[in-house]
Amino acid sequence: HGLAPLAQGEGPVRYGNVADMLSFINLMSSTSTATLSHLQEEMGVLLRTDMVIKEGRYRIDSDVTLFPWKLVYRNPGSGHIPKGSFGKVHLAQDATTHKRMACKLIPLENFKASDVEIQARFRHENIAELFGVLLWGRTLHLFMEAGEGGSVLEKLESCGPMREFEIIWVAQQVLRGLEYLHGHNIIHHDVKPSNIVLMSDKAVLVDFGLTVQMTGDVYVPRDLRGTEMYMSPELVLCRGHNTKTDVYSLGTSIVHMQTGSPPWVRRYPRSSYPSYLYIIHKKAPPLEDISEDCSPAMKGLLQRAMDRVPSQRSSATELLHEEALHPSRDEQ
Ligand SMILES: Nc1nnc(-c2c[nH]c3ncc(-c4c[nH]c5ccccc45)cc23)o1
Repeated sequence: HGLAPLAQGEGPVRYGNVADMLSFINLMSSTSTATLSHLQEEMGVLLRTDMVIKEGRYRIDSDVTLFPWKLVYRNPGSGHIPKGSFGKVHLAQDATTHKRMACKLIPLENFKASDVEIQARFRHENIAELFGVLLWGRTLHLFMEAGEGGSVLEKLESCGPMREFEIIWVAQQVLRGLEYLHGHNIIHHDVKPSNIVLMSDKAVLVDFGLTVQMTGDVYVPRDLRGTEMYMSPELVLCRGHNTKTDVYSLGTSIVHMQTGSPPWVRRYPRSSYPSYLYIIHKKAPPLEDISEDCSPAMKGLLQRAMDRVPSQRSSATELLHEEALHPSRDEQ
């Protein structure tokens, strides 16, 4: 079935580099599910030796254990499994090294190589690192860096609006990740609180299922990508957009972090507005949803991050130099 190369050498699961992982990923997305479902054993490529392969195997429940994510804030019983754009995310732990990871399960029929290609090829401390890809049966398992502090959305739902110094800390990290992606003409397309996850020392962007790398300086979408509330007016118009759309989505995410609600929903209740696309098109930016206690510096940052005109909107690099993100000691 053309799978021979993977069966050679040290077995169907092996250590490799990003190029090996990418060729495995392309093999997966170009081989029929029928062919692959006859495979008896798991197969794949791991990038790190703290995921311990034994006799060419990396078995669920003996070499690695998956847990429904134990929530940081909610009672463990809720068993809440964060859902990505294309799959469920579990907590995973290597049985030998006890290394803890996130593991996203993607059914093979939903899998496209582009889901992980960008995350594999472009690495940055504020982007969830990809540790390995394994096929078990008909499900692809993506092992990644885990944000054990949960997502910013989960923190907001459990602890309410964030204070400005917490928002500054998250915004700086996300903007560094966006500056890196945008520097490679990559649009994330789904920047929002549930796609920002927290570790003890940093915040990282997750879920690259909607990510694209632009070939020119504008990307004309075939379909609407992202989550409505955080969408920029130019994205909604579907006449072409660029990396600035992510900057706008970060702006709306900051509004959500400071008020506890996404923009628009308090003024236009979801019960009466099944879709916000028209509101965004007519009324963006949602400056009235900025919190009353927002500092003047942060308010200025939000105005420049959510400028209606993409060419006038600040870039991630420009926002990183905003005064709001460098409060003097006494302001804190
Ligand atoms: N869609 C997606 N694609 N990749 C990821 C991902 C990579 N590392 C992670 N670490 C934590 C979480 C996570 C999200 N919401 C949560 C709520 C509670 C606890 C943890 C989380 C998600 C990830 O997520």
